[in-house]
Amino acid sequence: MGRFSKMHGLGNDFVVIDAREGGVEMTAARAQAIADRHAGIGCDQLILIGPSERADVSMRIFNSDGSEVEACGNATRCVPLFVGRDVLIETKAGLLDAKAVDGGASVDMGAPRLDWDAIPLAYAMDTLAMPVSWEELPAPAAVNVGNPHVIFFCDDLDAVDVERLGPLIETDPLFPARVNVNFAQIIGENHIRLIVWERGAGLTRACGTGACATAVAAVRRKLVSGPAKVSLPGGDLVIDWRPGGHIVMTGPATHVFDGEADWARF
Ligand SMILES: N[C@@H](CCC[C@H](N)C(=O)O)C(=O)O
Repeated sequence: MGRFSKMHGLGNDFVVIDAREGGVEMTAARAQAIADRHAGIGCDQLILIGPSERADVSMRIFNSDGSEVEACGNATRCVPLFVGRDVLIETKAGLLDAKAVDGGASVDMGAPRLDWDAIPLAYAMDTLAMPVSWEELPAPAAVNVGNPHVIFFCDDLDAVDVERLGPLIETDPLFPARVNVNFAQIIGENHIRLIVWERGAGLTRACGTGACATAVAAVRRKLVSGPAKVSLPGGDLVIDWRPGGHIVMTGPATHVFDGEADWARF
């Protein structure tokens, strides 16, 4: 039997497994089975906390479709709560410094990557005003914050058919690694409303890296000027980024319950 914790960041939910002293061997099929909301435990992402030679712990991230990915902002905020202290975390996206704050955590998410081949895109183009679009959507921006994001700044988010356009754009050949699709609207001074269709997980209540990527694109387009409040269906994050600097993400992290499972059954 193996122990796990159910946690979430703004309703983006995780099964977190402590693999610091060995434990479960994770495969795409096993991650998908555990994440299944009907036949498994259920989560948007499966998180494996392991040992690290470069940091306090390592973190591996699996989407609910079983794909292993580089970054997850909401899960990163859960790690100090899971480990019981501030931590330096080794991820595929680099080393992330996560500090507990009242009710959550503040994380240095590193510097965004903005070159077309770092997103990655299939061919060279300006990532701030991409000369492409889908149906009625405006020309998007692209930002890599460890994982790939495309961001559409819309006049009226309620008029966007997120569940139809999200998967269409996620799997467009323009994005060779697929992409997380962010639909944003500026709703006040330094205030962004955001809905995210996540690569490999679909519509979630919040996406931390999506909030980071969207705030970066908004600063680059001069739509915000300073720390931005990003309001997602599950709640709010504060994202602070200045050109040339690191992204700092601050927001809640919640521990829901602990459980035990026989990983061999998955
Ligand atoms: N929910 C996450 C992002 C998880 C990974 C993403 N779906 C991807 O495939 O890159 C977050 O809070 O950032």
